[in-house]
Amino acid sequence: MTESVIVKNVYKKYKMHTKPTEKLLDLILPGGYGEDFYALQDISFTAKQGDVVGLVGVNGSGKSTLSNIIAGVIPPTTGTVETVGQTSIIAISSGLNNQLTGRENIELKCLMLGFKKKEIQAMEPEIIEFADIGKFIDQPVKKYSSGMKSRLGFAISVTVNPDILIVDEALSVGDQVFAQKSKNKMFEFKEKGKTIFFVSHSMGQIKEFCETAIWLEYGEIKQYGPVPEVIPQYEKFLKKYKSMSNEEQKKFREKVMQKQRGLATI
Ligand SMILES: Nc1ncnc2c1ncn2[C@@H]1O[C@H](COP(=O)(O)OP(=O)(O)OP(=O)(O)O)[C@@H](O)[C@H]1O
Repeated sequence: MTESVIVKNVYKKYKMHTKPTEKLLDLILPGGYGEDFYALQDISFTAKQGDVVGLVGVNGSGKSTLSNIIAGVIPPTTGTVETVGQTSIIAISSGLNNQLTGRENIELKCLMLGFKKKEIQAMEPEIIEFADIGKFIDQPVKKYSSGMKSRLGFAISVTVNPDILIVDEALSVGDQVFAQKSKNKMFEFKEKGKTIFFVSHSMGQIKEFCETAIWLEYGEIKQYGPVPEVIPQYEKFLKKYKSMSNEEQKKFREKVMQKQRGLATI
């Protein structure tokens, strides 16, 4: 099958500010203050057309950062992301403008994806019906609950019929009815052979949807392979991680983060 997404040696560097003054000074002289910190380190993998890839990892391991980089919402610090023969990548719950209304966001997002005004007018009712947020569609997104944002993001994403879909925790917010509707849509996409990246903390959902999984551990790929190989290992780790005291979890995180600060060679 054709390669769909090729990620090569991707690093994402952020500044970690430990003092409020550092943050302020860094705004004046960007990059000059604070400690370098790697949210992603040397990420390389290939996904083929039709792959449904689960992204797993504990909080702060880099799942959203990687999703946003694949989606082109944020650039990598170094490294490349190539998408082969595809037209659009959508990441749910990213890219909504808080100042604009839901309806304006639909128009803006579709325009940015290259749709013509007439095409957008034709898609708009379907998006609004799927989102099902009533009169809120004409309210600024800043007034939305996280569930409403997710509904609108999901509705836009699936209606524009992308070749690559990135679903970041969309099923964890919102009610049962919407979650079921979203699930059905994702299965429909899967059946059509689209490439899907699915971020979730629910191993049940990962096992239900995905064939392959990427386990991120504080910015690095710990394991990438078939779900029946990766997820049991990750669950074993999670059990151990959850049984740690807060102090032990902190030490574990610090150990990995020391590596993130120190070992990157870019
Ligand atoms: N804009 C930013 N500036 C600085 N640090 C950031 C930024 N965005 C993310 N980070 C840091 O990068 C790391 C990875 O964050 P990310 O949101 O990708 O993790 P995640 O695996 O999606 O976490 P969660 O499961 O909690 O959603 C975290 O330590 C986070 O604090």
